[in-house]
This record gives sequence, C-alpha cells and structure tokens, in this order.
Amino acid sequence: MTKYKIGRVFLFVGLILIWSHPIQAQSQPTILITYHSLSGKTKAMAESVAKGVAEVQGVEYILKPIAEVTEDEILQASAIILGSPVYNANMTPEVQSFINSWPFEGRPMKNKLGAVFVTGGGFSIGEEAVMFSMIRAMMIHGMIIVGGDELEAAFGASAITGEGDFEGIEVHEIFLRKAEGLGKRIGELSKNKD
Ligand SMILES: Cc1cc2nc3c(=O)[nH]c(=O)nc-3n(C[C@H](O)[C@H](O)[C@H](O)COP(=O)(O)O)c2cc1C
Repeated sequence: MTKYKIGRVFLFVGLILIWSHPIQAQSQPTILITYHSLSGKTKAMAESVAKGVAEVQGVEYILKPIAEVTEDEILQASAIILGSPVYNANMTPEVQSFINSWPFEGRPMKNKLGAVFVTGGGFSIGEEAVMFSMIRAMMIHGMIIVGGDELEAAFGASAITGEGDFEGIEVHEIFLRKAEGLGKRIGELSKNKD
C-alpha cells in the first residue's frame, strides 16, 4: 500500500470516529433566581442571591422577575431560588400563581434544588410562615429544599424592611449577606449535584 493510500485510510477512520463520537458540549448547571417585587426590596435580595451564585465557578444563573420567566427556563434550571414579599402573612398572589404554573405531569421538577427568600415589613408578622408555604409548595413538586449558609438563614434568607431601625432605609446589609450566602450555597451544591 502506498503512503498516499495509508493516509487516506487513516483519514477515513478518523472521520468515522469523529462522526460516531460527537464532542459533547459540557453545559453548566443553571440556577434560576426569580422574584416578585413592587417596591424593590425583594429585588435587592434577589440581586444579592445572584452575587453569591456568581462567587462559584462553573455555574450560570438567570435573574429575572417571575413575570418574565419562561417554562423552558423553569425546566432547564438545576435549582430555583424564589423570592416573595409578605402580603398579609402569605406569599403574594403573583408568586402563588407562578408556582401553580409549574409543570406537574411526569414530575419534571422532582430533584431540582429549591430555596426561598422573603422580605416583610415587620418582625414575626408572616415572614417565616411565607417561607414555609413556599417551601411546602416546592416539596409538592418533589424539589430538594436547601436553607441558607448561616444559622440565622436556616430556612432561607429573609429581610425586615419596615420596622424599627430597618424602616425607611434600603435593605440592610445584614439581610443582604444572608441572601448572598444562600446563593453561594446553592451554587456550590448545584455544581456537585450531578
Ligand atoms: C398588601 C400588603 C400586605 C402586606 N402584608 C404584610 C404582612 O402581613 N407582614 C409583613 O411583615 N409585611 C407586610 N407587608 C409589607 C411588605 O411585605 C414589605 O414592605 C416588603 O418588603 C415589600 O417588598 P417589595 O419591596 O419587594 O415589594 C405588606 C405589604 C403590602 C403592600
């Protein structure tokens, strides 16, 4: 066999190998951080959650209000970090409708990580109740619930925005730090999950 023919055989075999083993694009886990916010407090918490996720290499995030989230973004996410203000000791109707819109048939949300953050006007007037009602809804979907990084954010990150020293200011640093810790923790767990 001439050198020329051997070369052609190698080229042919090489092409067959490439064709039968396409290079797999390694996609990074995507974390969906989404929220409802009328006066900007819950949005500020969401931005700190995103800051925490961004501290972790090898994960991506989407940060947007619930009204702009598509079903595809929900399905593709490895983790969902969801934020609501407290309205009469409940999550807002918009957040409830958003959760109600999640696909259920075949349980496609099962085993996604789930975490929550809330902002409420005052101490002990609904904030923790809202966190648990969001967590309960996520559990109906089979999601794996994760709390924040600090003991003081055990159920997720929460902020008081309208009472005592916290009235009339932007969201206090102490609460933003909890949100950041939550984002970082979810980022690390998402990376090691699959
Ligand atoms: C209709 C309504 C009901 C509210 N009910 C509560 C409540 O029950 N408990 C509470 O702590 N804060 C309550 N708040 C205060 C909001 O939860 C708080 O101001 C929150 O930080 C607003 O979030 P946002 O700036 O992201 O819209 C209520 C606010 C509104 C507008």
